[in-house]
Parts: sequence; structure tokens; C-alpha cells
Amino acid sequence: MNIYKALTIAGSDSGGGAGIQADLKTFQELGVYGMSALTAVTAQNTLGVQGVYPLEPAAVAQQLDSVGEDLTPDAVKTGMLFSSDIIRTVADKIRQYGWNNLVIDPVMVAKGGSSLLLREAVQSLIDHLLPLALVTTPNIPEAEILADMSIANLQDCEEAAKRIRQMGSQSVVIKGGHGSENGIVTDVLYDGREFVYMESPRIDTRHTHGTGCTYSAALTAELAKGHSAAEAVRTAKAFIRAAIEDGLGIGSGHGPTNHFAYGRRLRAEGSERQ
Ligand SMILES: Nc1ncnc2c1ncn2[C@@H]1O[C@H](COP(=O)(O)OP(=O)(O)O)[C@@H](O)[C@H]1O
Ligand SMILES: Cc1ncc(COP(=O)(O)OP(=O)(O)O)c(N)n1
Repeated sequence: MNIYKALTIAGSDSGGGAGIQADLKTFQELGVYGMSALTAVTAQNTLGVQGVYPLEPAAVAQQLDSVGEDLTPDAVKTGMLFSSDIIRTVADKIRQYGWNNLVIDPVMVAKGGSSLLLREAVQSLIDHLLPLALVTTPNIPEAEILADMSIANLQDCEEAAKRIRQMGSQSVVIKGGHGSENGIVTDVLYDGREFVYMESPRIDTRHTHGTGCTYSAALTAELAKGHSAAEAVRTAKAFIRAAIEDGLGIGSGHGPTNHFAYGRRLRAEGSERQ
């Protein structure tokens, strides 16, 4: 049996809805062996972020060496990176180990407003990491910062995707969770040739903590299995749609999505057909 392996380089969310925890749950649900290198520990729950404790860049580098010297990931993603020093360390190691199947989720701010990336680190992300990316997955506020423009509609998304792609990422997906037209949430994929719109109905819920992490982890898992970026974003969209629709309703704030939902539905469909 071929074991597909994916590595997440991201922060820990003690509440389990976002960060490393969301990534590993998603990898597992999609049948991919998950590995992790922590960049920071956050004290976090559905009400917000109570504390942020970045790791020393040397600790991040050592985790990446431990994985890189032994385990050979089929795909890698980055999430919360926090500082320029950590970004440079991560970029150096990604180059050293030739991790080309790379998803950059340019995490900047948690839904409650807490900063997960220092403002001065944005330029490092652009200079050092985006040129290494196979796919970069900003949400709308992140795309506005990276592309240095405001986004009010899908035409603006296309322009921002073009600008971000010019920074070196081979493909860009601008996730539409922060915008909606006529009750439809649209993610826009741009690969330098065409724009692909992935639409779904907006689900009316406050339980969307960790949607971006979960989406980019699903995309990474599918790339690890050898699927193309175009195929992988479709599965990622289906995975996050099921996870939001079947929300767990836990915690008293913005609850996590349901990482079990996509797999449960597939298994239920399979047993109905038998
Ligand atoms: N309310 C919603 N209804 C349907 N899909 C959503 C909703 N919110 C987010 N999504 C989907 O979840 C994924 C993550 O999007 P987004 O919430 O914009 O990212 P982030 O968590 O990084 O802010 C995208 O595929 C987006 O289309
Ligand atoms: C440790 C950690 N990493 C990333 C995030 C942001 O996750 P995201 O999927 O963008 O979801 P929200 O936090 O915006 O709901 C995080 N919160 N914590």
C-alpha cells in the first residue's frame, strides 16, 4: 500500500479547530499520514486567542530537519508563521529539501482579530515564501494586503490573483468566505492561463473557526496523493462545505468545523450503493 505523507508547518490551536490540529485531522480524514512542525503555541478557544508564544527559529529548523532527513513528505503546507525570522528559516528549509508540492496559506489574523503574523513579516512572506509556492490560498483580507488593493467583487479578485501570482506562486486561490454575492461564496483559482470559479451556497452559521486552515490542509492532502491543483481545490471545497454544513456546535463562540463530515458522507453514500 502506498502511504501518502503531508507536512504542516503551522501554529498550535489549543481549541483544536484551526492550526496544526485542523491540518492533522484533515490529513487523516483524507487518508494521508500527517506530520507537523510547530511555529508557535497559541492559547485559543472558540471565544478568541488568549495568548501567542512563538518558537525560536532554531526549534522550527530542527523539526524540519527531523522530518526532512527521514520522512520525505509528498506535499507541504504552511499556516501561521508569525515572524520574519521564522519565515526565512522555513523558506530556507523548504528550498534545502526541495519541497515543491507546497501550499502557502498566508495566515495573518484570526477571526476574532488577533494577529498571527507580525505586520513587518508580510514583506518576508512575499519575498521568501510566495516564490516557492505551488498554490497560495489567501482569504479576501489577506489578498488585499498581499496585492495592495481593495477587493469588492469578483473582478477585483481576478486582479488580486494576477498580482499575487506575479510574486511567484504558480497558482492562487482567493477564498471567498469573507465576501458573498446573492448568497453564493465563490473561491477564485488562477493558474496563469484561466480563472476557475468554485461556487457554493453561503452557509449561515457562526461556526466557521478554522475554515481556511481546513481548506488548505484538504488541498495539501489531495496534492500529496498526486492530484493536480485544479482537482485538489475541488475536493478541498467539497471537504470544507461538508465541514461547515455539519458544524459541531461546540464552545460558546465561533465553533470549529466538523472534520468528520466529508468522510462520513462518503462512507454513507458508499453503503447506500451496496
Ligand atoms: N459561510 C460559508 N459558507 C460556505 N462556504 C464558506 C463559508 N465561509 C467560508 N467558506 C469556505 O471556506 C473556505 C475558507 O474560506 P475563508 O473563510 O474565506 O478562509 P479563512 O478562514 O482563511 O478566512 C473557502 O473554500 C470558502 O469558500
Ligand atoms: C494557530 C492558528 N493558526 C491559524 C489560525 C487561523 O485559522 P483560519 O482557518 O484562518 O480560521 P480563523 O481563526 O480565522 O477562524 C488560527 N486561528 N490559529
